[in-house]
Amino acid sequence: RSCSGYVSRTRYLMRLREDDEACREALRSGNFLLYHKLAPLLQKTNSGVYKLACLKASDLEHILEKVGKDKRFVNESFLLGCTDKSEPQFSLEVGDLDRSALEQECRGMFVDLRKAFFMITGLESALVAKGQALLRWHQTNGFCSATGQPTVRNQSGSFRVCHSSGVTYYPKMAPVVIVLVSDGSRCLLARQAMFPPGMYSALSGFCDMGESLEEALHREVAEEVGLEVENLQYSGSQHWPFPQSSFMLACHATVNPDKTQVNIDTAELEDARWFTFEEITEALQKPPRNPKGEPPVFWVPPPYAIANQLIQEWANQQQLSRK
Ligand SMILES: NC(=O)C1=CN([C@@H]2O[C@H](COP(=O)(O)OP(=O)(O)OC[C@H]3O[C@@H](n4cnc5c(N)ncnc54)[C@H](O)[C@@H]3O)[C@@H](O)[C@H]2O)C=CC1
Ligand SMILES: [Mg+2]
Repeated sequence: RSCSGYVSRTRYLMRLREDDEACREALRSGNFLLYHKLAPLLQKTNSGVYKLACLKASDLEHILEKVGKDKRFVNESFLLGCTDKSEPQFSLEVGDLDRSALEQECRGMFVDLRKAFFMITGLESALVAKGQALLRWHQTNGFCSATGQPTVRNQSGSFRVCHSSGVTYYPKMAPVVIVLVSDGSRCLLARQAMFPPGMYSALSGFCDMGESLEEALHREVAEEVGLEVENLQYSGSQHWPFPQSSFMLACHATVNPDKTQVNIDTAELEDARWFTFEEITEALQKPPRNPKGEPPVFWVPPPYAIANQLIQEWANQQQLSRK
């Protein structure tokens, strides 16, 4: 991406976040992601695959008119970002409108976000997750926690303010550490009882108040599997919309190969075990799937989850060291 293009888009978005009038103006040239009770709208393309629906302002107004809603309803959208061509992108919750009438007008369908993730591309999944997260935050922060009075949003939705207490609330994420532990030749994966059958993932946990990334990571591994890790290596981060907004901080870590005996916290985990390079490569080659009703063979989270990135990186590293 060209640097100046990126900087000018960033400055443009900054202005839209801060200037209510400019943001209202931008709604007119915006692209809109629709959600019905937080389920995003997908549309089937000519080639038969689903994509995230991005409606133009004029199309959205037309659709609202068809289902009997005033076009000023568009002002309830929240600013998400902008495309490479500086078209602003917004999310809008249409849960009060008739679902099937909307689906018909938009020639699409509202799909639960977890299911939608299996149907769309990686780039779209980050945007659709952000859109849902922002809607959810606004839906659950309508009142000031100090005074109980209603909070009022700015036009872009980058904050809400209580005029009675003067407190400004900003959208929140909860920091979560996720770590792939290796003993040099195997890696440790675990599953919670609520995971889909057969899926194992890297160890994860919410950061406690006041903790560093490193402290949270050491603590979570000790709590969940009774091991002491070393050689922490940062891999990357990701916003994760489930169950609410988590900010996933992903790392690699190692344990001493003589101290690999796991001692599972059964309240948290159903199982945790060491997987060989061969088992991992096989699991990575399986296509990402929505495994409802399928038999519980071992599989790993799909590419849109940062757990998959960690596992992939570990496998690549192993491959190199085996040559
Ligand atoms: N994107 C990815 O690749 C992955 C994402 N995750 C996400 O990481 C998150 C945390 O993982 P867990 O191992 O379940 O966490 P965890 O090991 O901290 O256990 C969850 C428990 O922590 C407590 N808790 C503390 N602070 C909390 C907060 N702010 N919100 C909710 N619960 C809180 C609750 O009692 C909850 O039952 C989950 O939301 C999960 O969806 C987990 C694995 C992979
Ligand atoms: Mg955990």
